[in-house]
Amino acid sequence: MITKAHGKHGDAAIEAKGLVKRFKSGKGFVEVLKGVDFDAKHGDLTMVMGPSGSGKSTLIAALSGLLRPEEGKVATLDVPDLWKLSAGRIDKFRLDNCGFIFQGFNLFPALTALQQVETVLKFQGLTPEQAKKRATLALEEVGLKPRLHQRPTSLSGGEKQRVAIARALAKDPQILFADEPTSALDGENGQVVIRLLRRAATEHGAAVVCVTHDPRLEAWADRIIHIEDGRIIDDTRRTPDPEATLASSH
Ligand SMILES: Nc1ncnc2c1ncn2[C@@H]1O[C@H](COP(=O)(O)OP(=O)(O)OP(=O)(O)O)[C@@H](O)[C@H]1O
Repeated sequence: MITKAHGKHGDAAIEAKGLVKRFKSGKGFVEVLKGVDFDAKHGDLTMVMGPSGSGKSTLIAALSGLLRPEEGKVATLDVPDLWKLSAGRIDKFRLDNCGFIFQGFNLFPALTALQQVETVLKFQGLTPEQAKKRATLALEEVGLKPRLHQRPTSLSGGEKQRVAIARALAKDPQILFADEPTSALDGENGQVVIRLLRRAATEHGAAVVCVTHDPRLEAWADRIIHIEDGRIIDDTRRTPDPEATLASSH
């Protein structure tokens, strides 16, 4: 295994307290996170919803070690305070434990689907043979067996997003962060993507944290957190419907 054993379903994977993030604005500052407490559990698909500019992406960045908050603390997996680690240790934590899926796919234009996934695994310390085997399996799991040797220019938007998901899932991350993963996709491809995120939580025990504008995705969630103007205003637990369809779940 390249990753540690996953936490049990229901165990906390992230517990953040009092997160404050400010950005410079003119001569002053704008406070984008205003003392946010947040937690996410293994096995849960947690949706973070809210209007544009409410602080959703900033929250993900603060939780994942990408953007240092001015105040607050992030306890995650076996790390009591992520932001107390050195920059190198934070990067290593992310590499070992976190997967990321963003709207823009972030694929390397020159690499085939297989190479996109292999590269990350080799970077993590797998031998080329191990990386190839695991990357092939991950791409097969997202239905891309016939596309292993295609480059991004010859893949559709839905296929590109599936490569990005295979790349994130191949290392079996304990925490999976997704930021608007379906917004560039049509209903059918969006459904494939949300079902894969659901499976990462249910079958792999990952804590999946998904930022979205799309209320139709709520059907797959265990928990929905609403954020407005840098504050959590609602946190609701629900029973997901893994068989939901995007077209009929309005
Ligand atoms: N690097 C930065 N410098 C200055 N302001 C920033 C920076 N990053 C974000 N902001 C501001 O912080 C606020 C929150 O941004 P954030 O991207 O977290 O919102 P969001 O809820 O994810 O929005 P969207 O749904 O539109 O992606 C916005 O007003 C944004 O302009």
